[in-house]
Amino acid sequence: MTRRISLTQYLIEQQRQHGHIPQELRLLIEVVARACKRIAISVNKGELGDVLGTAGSENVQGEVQKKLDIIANEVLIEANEWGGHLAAMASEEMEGIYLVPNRFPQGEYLLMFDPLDGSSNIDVNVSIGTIFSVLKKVEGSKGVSEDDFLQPGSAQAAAGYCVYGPQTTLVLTVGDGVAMFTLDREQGSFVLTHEDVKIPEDTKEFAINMSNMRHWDAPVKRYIDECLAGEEGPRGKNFNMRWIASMVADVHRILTRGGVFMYPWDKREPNKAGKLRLMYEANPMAFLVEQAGGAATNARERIMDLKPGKLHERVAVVLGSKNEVERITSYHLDSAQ
Ligand SMILES: O=P(O)(O)OC[C@H]1O[C@](O)(COP(=O)(O)O)[C@@H](O)[C@@H]1O
Ligand SMILES: [Mg+2]
Ligand SMILES: [Mg+2]
Repeated sequence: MTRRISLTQYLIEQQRQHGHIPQELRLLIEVVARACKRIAISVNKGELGDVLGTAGSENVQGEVQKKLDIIANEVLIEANEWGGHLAAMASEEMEGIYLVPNRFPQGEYLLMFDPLDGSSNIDVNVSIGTIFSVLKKVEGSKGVSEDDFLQPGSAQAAAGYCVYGPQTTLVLTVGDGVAMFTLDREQGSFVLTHEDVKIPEDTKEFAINMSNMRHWDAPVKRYIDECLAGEEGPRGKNFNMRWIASMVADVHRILTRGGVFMYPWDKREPNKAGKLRLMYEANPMAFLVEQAGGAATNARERIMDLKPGKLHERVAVVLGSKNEVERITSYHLDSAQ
C-alpha cells in the first residue's frame, strides 16, 4: 500500500532524509507542479473556457500552435519566473531561451518544457500532458546562453511530466526512482499514488504510428513484422498495439504496465533525426524510463548520452521495456555492419 503523502511531503523527504535534492530544486519542482494544476484547470474547461482550436500562429518548428500550446507556455513561464530558482527557461513554443528578467530573483537552474504534448488530441478530448526537464547551469559560466542548455540528458537534475487524462497525474524523478502523484481536486494537492515504479523487462505491447510503415528503415520494419507474425512467427507470442499520439499518455501506459514506444527516423524527412525533440521530450522521458528500470535509445545509442547540438534538436526514440528496446537497438546495429 503506497503511503498517501503529498508531493510537498515527498519532496521534503527527498531533501531532508535522503539528501537527494537541494531546497532550491524542491521549490522549483513545486512551482512546476502548481503550474501544471493551472494548466489542468484550463484543459478541463475545454470549450467552456474557449481554450480549444488553433491560435493562428506557428512555432519555431513550423507547427500550427493551438490555443492551449500558448496558454500552457505562458502559465509555465509566469509561474516560474518569480520563483527565484531559475536562470533561464526553454520551450518547444519559443525559438530562443527565455532569461528570467532582472527584476526577479535569479537562480542556478535551467528549466525546459514541452508545455502541451499531444496537441493533435486537445480538440478531441484525449489525454495530453506537459513534459519538463531540469538542468543546472554549468559552474563558473557567466550569464546564461543557449550553450548552457546543451548538456546531455545524463546531467538532468530532475524530470517529469503531468498527464491530463481521466486523472491528472504528475510523474517525477529526481534520480531516485520514479514516483506518481494524482491530483486530488478537492484538496488541490498532488498525492503520492505509486512509489518506486518499475517497468517489466518484457512486454507484448508496442506503440508506433503504423501509417508511416512504408517510410520506415529496414530494422524497424523487421521488428514490427516479427511482432505482427504473433505466435506463428519468430517471437512465438501475440502482440497488442496502442498509439495514443500523445507521447505523455503512451509513456504513462508503459510506466504503468510495460510496453515499447517508438518514433523512429523515417524517409518522410530524411534530414531530420526523428520527429520528437531531444531536450524537452526524449531526455526527460528517457530519465524517467531508466529510473523505472527500462531503457531508452535513439535506436543505436543511449538517448541520455547524446550531446545536443541545438535547443530544438530532434531525435529518434525507442523506449520502454528493457529487453524489447535492446532487441530493436541490436537490429539497427546489426544492419549497420
Ligand atoms: O501524429 P503523429 O505523427 O503520430 O505524432 C505523434 C507524436 O507527436 C507528438 O504529439 C509531438 O508532441 P507535440 O504535440 O508537443 O508537438 C507526440 O506527443 C506524439 O507521440
Ligand atoms: Mg510533444
Ligand atoms: Mg507540445
